[in-house]
Amino acid sequence: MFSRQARVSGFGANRKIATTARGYDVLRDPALNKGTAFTQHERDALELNGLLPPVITTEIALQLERAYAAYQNAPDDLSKHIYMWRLHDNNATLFYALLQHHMLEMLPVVYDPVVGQAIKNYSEVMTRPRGVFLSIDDPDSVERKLAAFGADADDIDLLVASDAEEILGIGDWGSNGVDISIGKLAVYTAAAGVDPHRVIPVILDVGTDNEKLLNDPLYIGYKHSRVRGKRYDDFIDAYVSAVKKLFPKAMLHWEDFGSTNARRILDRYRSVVPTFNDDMQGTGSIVLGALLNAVARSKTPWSEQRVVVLGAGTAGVGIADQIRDQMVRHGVSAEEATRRIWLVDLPGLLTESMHDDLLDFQRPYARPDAEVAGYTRTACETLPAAESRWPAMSALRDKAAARDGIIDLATVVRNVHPTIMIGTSTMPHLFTEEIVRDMAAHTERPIIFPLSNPTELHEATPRQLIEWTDGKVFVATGAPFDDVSYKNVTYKIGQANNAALYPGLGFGAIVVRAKAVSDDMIFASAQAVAGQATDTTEGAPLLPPNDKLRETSAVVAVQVARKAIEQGLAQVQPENVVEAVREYAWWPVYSPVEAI
Ligand SMILES: O=C([O-])CC(=O)C(=O)O
Ligand SMILES: [Mg+2]
Repeated sequence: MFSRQARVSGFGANRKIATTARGYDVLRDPALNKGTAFTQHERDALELNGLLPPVITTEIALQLERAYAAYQNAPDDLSKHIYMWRLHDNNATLFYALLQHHMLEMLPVVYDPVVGQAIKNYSEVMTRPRGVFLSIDDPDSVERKLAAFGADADDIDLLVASDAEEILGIGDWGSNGVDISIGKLAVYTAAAGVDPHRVIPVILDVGTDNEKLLNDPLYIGYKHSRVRGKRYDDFIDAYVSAVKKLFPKAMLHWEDFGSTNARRILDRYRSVVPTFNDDMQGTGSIVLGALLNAVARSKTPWSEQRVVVLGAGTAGVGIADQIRDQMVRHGVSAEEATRRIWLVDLPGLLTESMHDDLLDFQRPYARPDAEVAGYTRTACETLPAAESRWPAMSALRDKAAARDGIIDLATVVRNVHPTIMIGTSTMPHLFTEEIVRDMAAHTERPIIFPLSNPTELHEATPRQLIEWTDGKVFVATGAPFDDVSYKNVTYKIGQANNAALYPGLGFGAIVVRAKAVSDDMIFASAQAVAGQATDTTEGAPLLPPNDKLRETSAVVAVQVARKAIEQGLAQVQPENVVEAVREYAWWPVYSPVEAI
């Protein structure tokens, strides 16, 4: 976002900035600042002489070299993360140029997994506030606070909002979660070319149930337990209404909401505004993209796949829904497709006897009790309250613990013989050697995706899965993992992180000003991303590598935009969609700055 003293015109190579700011006001605006790259003419006009060292480096390459050296000097990942965001505070163009040049190395530092550490240590990390902080204790101010951002109706393409109840797999982090909205937006820019000056990160602070934060004098958020029910819904409503009024062209992205709210919010607004939930739909779609390739390579048709999903929350059920829809596309009835998916969470296999305690979106997958009557039940302990990431699921587990135990993952795998196993449990090591070997004994090419984030939460590592299945597994992960060498094959691990999908999905929708983000647009994004990883040699990744994110996202954006046009959802209908996507994309290059 530019200060109110600047005006931007044109796109790409024709982009120009005009400003009434002079001297330090220019250098202090990260959207305007070019450091030593200001030309002599600009220095004269903007009154910068004397405020910059005399050397003029119109080539960004030298600045990149300097910045990269400083990055490398930072002693650890969190320091590198902080360095990057300080750079962003100083010169946003250089920040994005550096990120783009070192995407594979820096994406995990700017975004997942290190963003998780930053959120946990927010009081150390916070440099200057970015984005808009909305709080439920002051609901009447929502519109005023969004307006304070200083943008006009046409200035904003996209808002990413989080209420931070389920940040990655690390739970409730209250207002510290603003960094996830910021990080997701940085990926939109680096991966797809969304203009970073046309977006707003938002934190919807509805309180937190994180005791540590509530007791921390340095916590920056609203010190109150999470507000739920009507007050919560009214607050979300106030947010959506204010965005519609102030920024009528903007798309709304929802990130890291709790399972009880995520789906309700999406269902409520999907036909009213262009919007999607990244953890349900973005994750569901990138996983489907990887599965399209894995299933094709496994040679077992979709109609014969049996799927176990560990973790029945927003992401897990979002993935299950997309797998069900894919089976239906392959001629399986919706009912039968649903029967081919088993959900396992803290109370073990979800069964119909749990009906009243399940969330509405979990219920269709609950297994009939007659079907599981012969399954062994395993004694389990009541969870310590501190581990209760999800009270409803924990309560069900406690009930089972008090009775005859749970039907655990090992038992499900032993009885069901899954061909696909997905982990969104947020608990590490749950795909044990015993379970994986048992699965591999009954299917030629097991497909196993441990997806829990950040890295340390993965249900198993790719190396373990490859060793335990003697190289037969098709694997994709949530966080980045190094290649694995095993018996003369190098396995490249596709990262089924929504970062490979949502930037293109959102950008495609923005370019054609889609009125809504339809299921077909989302499926088009999964197909597009799968189509970018067509190498079928042994060990080839199921998804395109992250150093190709910009190309992949462009293809995704084009396919999503085309689908929106085809479905009559596009409010702008460019004749040449490829050209339109290319033209609207922002690149980190300096634009001329004119003094007015
Ligand atoms: O941000 C990521 O890396 C993936 C994601 O949405 C999550 O784990 O919630
Ligand atoms: Mg997320």
